[in-house]
Amino acid sequence: MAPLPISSIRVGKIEDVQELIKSKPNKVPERFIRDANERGGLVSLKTHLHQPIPVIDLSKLSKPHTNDDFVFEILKLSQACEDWGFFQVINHGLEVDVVDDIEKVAKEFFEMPLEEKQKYPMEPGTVQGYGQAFIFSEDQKLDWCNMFALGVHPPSIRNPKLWPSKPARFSESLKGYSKEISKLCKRLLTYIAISLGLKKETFEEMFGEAVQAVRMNYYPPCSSPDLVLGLSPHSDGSALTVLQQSKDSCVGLQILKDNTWVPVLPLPNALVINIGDTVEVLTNGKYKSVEHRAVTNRERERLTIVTFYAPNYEVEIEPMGELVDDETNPCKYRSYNHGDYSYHYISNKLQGKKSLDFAKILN
Ligand SMILES: COC(=O)C(/C=C/C1=C(C)CCCC1(C)C)=C/O[C@H]1C=C(C)C(=O)O1
Ligand SMILES: O=C(O)CCC(=O)C(=O)O
Ligand SMILES: [Fe+2]
Repeated sequence: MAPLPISSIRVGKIEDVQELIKSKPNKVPERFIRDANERGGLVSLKTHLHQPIPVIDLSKLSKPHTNDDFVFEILKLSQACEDWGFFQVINHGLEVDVVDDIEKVAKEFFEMPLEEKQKYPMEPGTVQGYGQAFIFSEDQKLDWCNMFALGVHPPSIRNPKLWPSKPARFSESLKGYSKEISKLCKRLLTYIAISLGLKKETFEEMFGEAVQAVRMNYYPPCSSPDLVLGLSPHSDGSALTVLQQSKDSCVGLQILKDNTWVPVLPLPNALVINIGDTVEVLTNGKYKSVEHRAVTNRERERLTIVTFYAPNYEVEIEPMGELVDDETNPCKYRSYNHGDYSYHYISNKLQGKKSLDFAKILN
């Protein structure tokens, strides 16, 4: 994936939100204030309470494929991917230490002085390092969030200058965590293949050496949460995304369902999984890459650790033959190279599901 021509991008001053609240705790600068149509929106706690986002118990999927628990959980997974594009997984098998440790080092990273974090700057037009990604103009609104993102796998996508020397355990912890998340993604993709009636190795064989990137999002409290967004609405360009919320995290993630923003209530020891654009294309739209965003809280900070898992940049993506039928379910997306899609994705601001227009076949 070629780098963007960054010299022409003027983004203006991007204030660091953690520093902002230290110096002026009650002030929200103009650049963070969203237009009325972008703010809050309809939030339906009622929808959530009556029909919460599905919870998949992975221990049931370790049982023999003929077991009723396995069959029922696969059906639940299939419904979740079709109707929500999101689900939470419990009993996922990740070691508690691995999960706790990444949260600890991520917290320590964001707590470091600004000068230390700025040793790893996210340059305009890039998505790795500390700062705000997807900002392309001086008048673009900013998210109430500090981010630190790194390409992790394959090692060729790493920028070693951006891997921090402090906290001392950061790199080791991130590598250990990413290995475990990679195993989880491979496992989830086998279940997703089974749920689609495909051979279980389908995605692993297709993806080759998968691309894996991590983004740590730190949302400080905001005195006017109704005026800002923690993270702009978007869908993920990945195949799968795994989101870990810090322990006793407040609600922050919202997903767009039937034109209503539905909050995702954090469950202890669960991970939130969402279908990315790549699986939407591969399944010809059967499994949905759903638009989501993050909101902030007046009193509480929030930290999330997000892994994007995607095919190798060399891989050609197109709807799988098994999910296309010329008569009843015509092909909705053209074929493209995933590296080209990644380039397209990071060259545009986050704007709902707009990135996928890249591949849509318009009638
Ligand atoms: C909101 O999305 C992202 O920040 C993001 C960025 C991912 C990346 C890095 C941090 C470094 C390596 C490149 C890569 C683009 C993967 C989302 O990732 C999605 C978007 C695409 C495309 C993808 O494959 O994952
Ligand atoms: O922090 C969250 O709740 C959402 C993060 C997210 O959607 C992302 O990083 O792509
Ligand atoms: Fe996301």
